[in-house]
Amino acid sequence: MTDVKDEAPASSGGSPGGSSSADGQQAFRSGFVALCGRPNVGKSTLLNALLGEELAVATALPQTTRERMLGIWTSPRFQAVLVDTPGIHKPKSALNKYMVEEAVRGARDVDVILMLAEVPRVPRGKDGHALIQEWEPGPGAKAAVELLAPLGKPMVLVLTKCDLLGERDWLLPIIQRWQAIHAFAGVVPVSAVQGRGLEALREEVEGALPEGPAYYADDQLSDRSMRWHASELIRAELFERLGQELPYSSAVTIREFKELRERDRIEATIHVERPSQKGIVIGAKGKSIKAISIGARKRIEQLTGRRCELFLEVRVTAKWTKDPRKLEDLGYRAAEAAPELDVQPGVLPELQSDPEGQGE
Ligand SMILES: Nc1nc2c(ncn2[C@@H]2O[C@H](COP(=O)(O)OP(=O)(O)OP(=O)(O)O)[C@@H](O)[C@H]2O)c(=O)[nH]1
Repeated sequence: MTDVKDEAPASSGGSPGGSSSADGQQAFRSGFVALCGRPNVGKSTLLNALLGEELAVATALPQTTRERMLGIWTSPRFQAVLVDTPGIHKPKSALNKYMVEEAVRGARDVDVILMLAEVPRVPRGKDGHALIQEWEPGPGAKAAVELLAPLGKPMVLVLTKCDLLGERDWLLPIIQRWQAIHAFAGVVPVSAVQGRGLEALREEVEGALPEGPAYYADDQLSDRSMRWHASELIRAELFERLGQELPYSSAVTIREFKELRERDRIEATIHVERPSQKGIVIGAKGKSIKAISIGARKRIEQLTGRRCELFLEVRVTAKWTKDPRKLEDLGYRAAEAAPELDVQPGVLPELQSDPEGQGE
């Protein structure tokens, strides 16, 4: 079985800030940090905010993160290898089972788990009065905590989207309700879109990491190739433009990625499940595919800092989300071939049935 630490290269042999404390300076720290939680709680947006780049696909649709990715966050005092995981939900298809297994695999060998949960929409009484005392974490969020707790890692609760919180003094009762279901090692309220709470989170993460040298070079931002990021950015554009129409039945593969002297040349295929979906992606007179291509190209250029030529084709790959062999063909390791979940029996079936991830 491989885990995130096995996949990391051996130490780069030093740290940007120096790992020695012999001179009285604080020792360098390094380690692995999993970002876990229900679909759509803001894991990818937070990872991008911490790293200052669009590395993880973040969209308004739940379950856009399909595979684990390592984001490498290096500061003069520490290196935190961030493991972005798919949202934890009750899986129905082979793809969804694969995604939940990816989430748990991503968290099993880290130094600290950041358990992300959105600030709640607090119910109001007939007179419009907020019923904050009656709120408690939903069954789906509780199940996610129950799934992760047996891994025995310190868990920090990160309350996301705090810009959407009605009143600041609701925070305390919200935190108390969460602490009642699990003894979190810390609680940090953040707003990734406003950049709030990130410094407090940085301190929490740094404090949780053991002393040790960096795993990756200090200018490396992710463990994935540009080829992989390119396919993710095309998928992000596709989801953002057409998400409501074909959210879970599209995938992107790269047929060719050539780094030429002046520019990158990328040929990619968008896979859908049905001919009708192919029509949606292409759009009337090719308008939709053209807009997707322009948007995706801009995202890729933003990340690489180089010019890019992007050629997209659309192909019908019937029932790919349901067939483990086809998943593998499209780059998602088949669920059957993946290691078994190391969680207590019976936990998964108790997860809330939440179609494709909405709500708690
Ligand atoms: N208002 C507000 N919205 C946010 C914040 N962070 C994320 N969002 C929005 O929440 C939605 C989901 O964000 P993602 O980062 O894709 O969430 P995720 O947990 O990675 O989602 P999955 O990969 O689908 O599990 C997007 O529409 C984001 O723009 C925040 O701090 N404030």
